[in-house]
Amino acid sequence: MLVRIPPETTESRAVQQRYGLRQRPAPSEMARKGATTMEVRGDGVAVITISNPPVNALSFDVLASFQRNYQEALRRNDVKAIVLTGAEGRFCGGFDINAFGNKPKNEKPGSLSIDFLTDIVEDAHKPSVAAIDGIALGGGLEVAMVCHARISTPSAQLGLPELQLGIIPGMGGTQRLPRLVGMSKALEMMLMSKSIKGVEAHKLGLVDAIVSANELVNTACSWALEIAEHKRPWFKSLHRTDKLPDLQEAKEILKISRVKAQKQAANLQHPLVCIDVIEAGVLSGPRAGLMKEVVSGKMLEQSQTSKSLRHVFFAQRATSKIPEVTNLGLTPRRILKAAIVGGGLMGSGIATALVLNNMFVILKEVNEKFLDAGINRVKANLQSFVKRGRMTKDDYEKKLSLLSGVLDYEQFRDADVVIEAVIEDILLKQKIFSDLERYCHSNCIIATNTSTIDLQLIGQKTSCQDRIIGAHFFSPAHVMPLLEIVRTQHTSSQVIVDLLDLAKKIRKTPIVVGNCTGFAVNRMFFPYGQVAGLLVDYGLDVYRIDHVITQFGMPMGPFRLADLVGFGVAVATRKQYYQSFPERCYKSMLTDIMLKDKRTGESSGRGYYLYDDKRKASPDPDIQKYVEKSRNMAGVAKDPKVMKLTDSDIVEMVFFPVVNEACRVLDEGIALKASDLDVASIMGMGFPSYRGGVMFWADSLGAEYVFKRLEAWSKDYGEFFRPCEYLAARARQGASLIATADGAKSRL
Ligand SMILES: C[C@H](O)CC(=O)SCCNC(=O)CCNC(=O)[C@H](O)C(C)(C)COP(=O)(O)OP(=O)(O)OC[C@H]1O[C@@H](n2cnc3c(N)ncnc32)[C@H](O)[C@@H]1OP(=O)(O)O
Repeated sequence: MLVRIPPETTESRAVQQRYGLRQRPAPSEMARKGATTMEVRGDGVAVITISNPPVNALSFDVLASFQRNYQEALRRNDVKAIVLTGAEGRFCGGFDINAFGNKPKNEKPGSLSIDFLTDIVEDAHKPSVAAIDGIALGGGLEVAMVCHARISTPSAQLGLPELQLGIIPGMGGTQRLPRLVGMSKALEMMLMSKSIKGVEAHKLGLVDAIVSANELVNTACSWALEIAEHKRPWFKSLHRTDKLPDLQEAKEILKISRVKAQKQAANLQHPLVCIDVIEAGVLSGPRAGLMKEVVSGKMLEQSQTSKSLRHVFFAQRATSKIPEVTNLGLTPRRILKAAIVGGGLMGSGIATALVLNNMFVILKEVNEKFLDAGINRVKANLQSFVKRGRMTKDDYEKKLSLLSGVLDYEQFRDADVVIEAVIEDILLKQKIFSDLERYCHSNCIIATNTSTIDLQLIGQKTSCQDRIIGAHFFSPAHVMPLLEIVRTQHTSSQVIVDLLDLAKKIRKTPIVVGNCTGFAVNRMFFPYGQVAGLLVDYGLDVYRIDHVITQFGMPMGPFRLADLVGFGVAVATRKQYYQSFPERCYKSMLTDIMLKDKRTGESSGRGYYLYDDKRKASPDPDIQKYVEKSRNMAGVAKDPKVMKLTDSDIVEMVFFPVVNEACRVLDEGIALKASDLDVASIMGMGFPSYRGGVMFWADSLGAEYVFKRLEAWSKDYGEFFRPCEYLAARARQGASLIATADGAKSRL
């Protein structure tokens, strides 16, 4: 596969600035801010405070200033001990993620981790204590572990989440954490990027004492002085061995971890590298481990996986920044009570998501039978958390008590938001919206969970269009992390801000999009299913396609997904797409043929796969007869070129049409920025996050390459593949897909 990584151009940056999309300065500027301050107290403790809002990240400036302060504290005769803390109740969120790739080129490997932190701070003749409140993540915890003791607040969050960014813990994290909490726990925390609270950290020995935020710095100062006076042990984490297992056991733990890591993410190298680095420290000593950590860390930082995951980190945070909306200074209104119309799969899932996050919910259905079914679905959803040990029985009862079922709109009068989640029937939705306008108060937000229908049509018979908005959840709504917020040109900024806040409260990542058939996520999804049908008609095997797409990193292939969603839903939504975009559809008859034979997908036990009573899927040799019929109906023959496609060709043929549609969505102004579509593809479609999302991934291959391939396929297999003008323009200019073209329309 051709891999070219076009850097973000000055031009693309300028264009984004003009559209108000770039709210963060360039990475190199970001990495140069913040500082530490030092105050020497009367008792002889130098308190060094990291100050770099909002999370006190370790930028180059912070690190340089930290080193200066530290050297000064060691030099000064009036300083007996040192306390390290963070400003504004946050210890440190780790190394500045903007600074990766901008590190000074001629920096000696290990100068920070070994020469300074290990040889100067940890080996110093004056003790240091970390005073931890809020967060000690990544580099934050690593610096704290270099100190000779750690005092924390009970709720502080401690962890080494670097693997989430495609790198491994640096600054000695891979060596010190196993020595402080034991190898199994350290591996769990690192490989799962799992943080722990202060209380647990205390039990594990990662922190030495728990105190309230008010007492934190004073306690840390006393502790540091007591170490200096030898009233408390002067531990150097790197040299502790009491928590390490013997060599044989250590090898066994590492072996099991390798198997698990490979099973969880076969395409990822960095978890295995992390295990290798930990192993090096156990087999050859911590110093060798530190050196391997430096070398491996440098290599991983350059990897495409890390670049992709770092992009996703910022892209996720950028989705809730909407120019001319979130910068207007509007305060989100309190949403305490929500009402849901329709207790089907979506309605009950949404109700579950809301009560899980402590909101009062009224669920409305048309009769007792449907209402009972809806409430039972919510109960089953909540019970699944209890079964998995993620909720106590008490909590279950508490959450359930927030839900009440109704058959009319009486109790809607004091609802702050209503979410309509009935079947996709325009007339029914119009009637419901008229009723809602009558019953709800004049500030109530009126949202619809439609996945395809134009919002203007739904609200046509009301005079409250400024309060109408789409809240498109993905099934199962209490599990899927994405919320597509659809706005029309009438939706008020206040209502958008309210919904963004609601998304945050129920722990969903929002993307704000414009109004059209399928909005952003389903628009990208349509070509995914269609191209699979096309490839099968032209001779590719159903199960090979699914296998290749799963290997690429999708949770399942397009056919297994169609089975899961159910053919009925697929056919209904497809119709909307055919109507709106007839010029670029490939109409495979495969699903319709199978539907006629009562194969409807997983729910009926028979779809593209056969399902046993445990819902385990196995291929069905009979599928061939449906494929042949579909091929005949399409009037196409097996194509030798298609049958010879390599795995990487198949991946490109399946995903380039998705990229093409994403470009249209961006060009039409349905999505605000390419990175929103990256987040949407990851959270709504399951596109592998370590590839950065569809647009980032396509950019890594180059717009010109994507364009040329689509153009060649469109000659052989028709309009479905024709590259759109946005993509063509990017290819001509040699620009990246993330740069919004001049004159882009906006529906936002
Ligand atoms: C050498 C080392 O081994 C390498 C490292 O340390 S790599 C870094 C390891 N640290 C991490 O992975 C932590 C990443 N951050 C987080 O998980 C979360 O931001 C947090 C738990 C610290 C705070 O969460 P929350 O309060 O919800 O705020 P959140 O919106 O995520 O972040 C606030 C802002 O800080 C920024 N930020 C957070 N952590 C950052 C970091 N480590 N570097 C740079 N910026 C960071 C975010 O981008 C965001 O910026 P924005 O306001 O411009 O969008």
